[in-house]
Amino acid sequence: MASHDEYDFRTFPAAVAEDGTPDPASVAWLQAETRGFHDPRKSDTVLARSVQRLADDGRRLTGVYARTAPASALGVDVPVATFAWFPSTLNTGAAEPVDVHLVSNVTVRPTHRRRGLLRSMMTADLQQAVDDGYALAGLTASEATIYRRFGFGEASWVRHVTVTTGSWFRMLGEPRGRCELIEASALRTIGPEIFERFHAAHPGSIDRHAKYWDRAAGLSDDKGEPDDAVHAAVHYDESGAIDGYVAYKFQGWEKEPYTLGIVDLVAADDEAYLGLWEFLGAVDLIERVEWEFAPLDDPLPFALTDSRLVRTTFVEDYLWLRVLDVERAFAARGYLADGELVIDVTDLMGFAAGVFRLRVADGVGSVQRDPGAAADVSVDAAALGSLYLGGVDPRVLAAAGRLEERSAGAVQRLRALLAPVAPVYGITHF
Ligand SMILES: CC(=O)SCCNC(=O)CCNC(=O)[C@H](O)C(C)(C)COP(=O)(O)OP(=O)(O)OC[C@H]1O[C@@H](n2cnc3c(N)ncnc32)[C@H](O)[C@@H]1OP(=O)(O)O
Repeated sequence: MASHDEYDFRTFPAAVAEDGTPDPASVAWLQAETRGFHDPRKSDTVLARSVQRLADDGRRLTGVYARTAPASALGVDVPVATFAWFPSTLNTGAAEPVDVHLVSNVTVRPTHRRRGLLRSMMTADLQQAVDDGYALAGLTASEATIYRRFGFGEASWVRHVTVTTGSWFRMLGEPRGRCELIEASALRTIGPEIFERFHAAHPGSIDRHAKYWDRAAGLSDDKGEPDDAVHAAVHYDESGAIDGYVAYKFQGWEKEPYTLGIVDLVAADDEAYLGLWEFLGAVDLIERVEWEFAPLDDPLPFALTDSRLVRTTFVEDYLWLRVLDVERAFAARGYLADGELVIDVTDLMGFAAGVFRLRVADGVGSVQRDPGAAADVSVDAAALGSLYLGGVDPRVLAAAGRLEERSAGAVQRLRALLAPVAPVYGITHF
């Protein structure tokens, strides 16, 4: 790693003054982050709104500042690297969601890349997460090649789907309840309550942060501008209570087949999910619906007379997890089966390294360090992150050479022990 004498590392909270003026350091940081992801420059209004959202999330921003800058180059007040973390919760299949340290907004300026700036920021940040008492860290990744070296493993996936609708679209049964159109702006108040029920039902779900409700409500698109094209419908259960919503956009008469793109779909339960699809399948003039956040274990094809109407165009890794404290993380997880197993974890960063005995009795997990024990399986920290939620079959990791079976039958036993209490699925990108 190159020397970092030429840089200052500063961490500070995203902040907005009482009169609504965004903190200049937060603005400069956000401009650098925007450039890092090749996005267009933001207007002053959008910058102010975006900093407000970072502050609402409680994001702590790290900027790396070059001590000198040559004439005409970006000034020393604009960071050459950005990094943020914020607190959230993760459904682990236990009765209560678990606190998780989320990493986001990671960029390094092309002229300062591959000097170890990301490594320095990540090392300091994960140590801080441990010091703050987090057992788990998570992120969503721009590239699958970056984060395994820091002990993060792919833990859940989503599917990009296209669904043929119109006269072809028929369900085998009739979902209960009904749908109605609403003004999309109402989702700002309706959305969070429905999401809370989704979050409680799905292992792998990350709680949602500030930007989501503005986006579903059409108040702010990816660039932070109002989006008048967003429309919305809700699903009512048989008692008349709202238990799901979909926000969607027509993609224009130029695109054939005529298509609705789902901006956000959140269902509190399976009836609401199928009810919303029944609505989407019957929108006149529309022949196709596209969605980039469908579950891997999707009931929709099984609910249709023609399951082939649902086509998967891409399977995308969604949540990457990093176990920081093996004992606490695995004690805070939900289990379906009792059993016992010894896991040897190697971790170049040290946080999760050791030999651990995992015991599940009456559905409750407990973990102790057991350095003298013979391990049943061995994994590295990234593979442990992949195994944690139960969304990855240990047999698949073993076949890939990422998990070593040290005692006969241990992989099957691990599979039974870590089976998730429900399909692993999340719909929060961050
Ligand atoms: C959670 C998120 O925010 S995901 C978004 C990540 N950001 C982006 O994709 C924006 C564009 N990319 C970038 O800004 C930068 O290239 C970054 C942030 C990915 C990497 O920053 P750098 O400072 O160059 O990384 P750094 O020099 O610390 O490299 C650390 C290690 O990661 C490796 N690495 C860094 N970037 C990549 C990459 N894109 N693909 C594969 N390996 C990578 C390095 O080779 C190095 O490996 P080693 O230490 O094991 O030998």
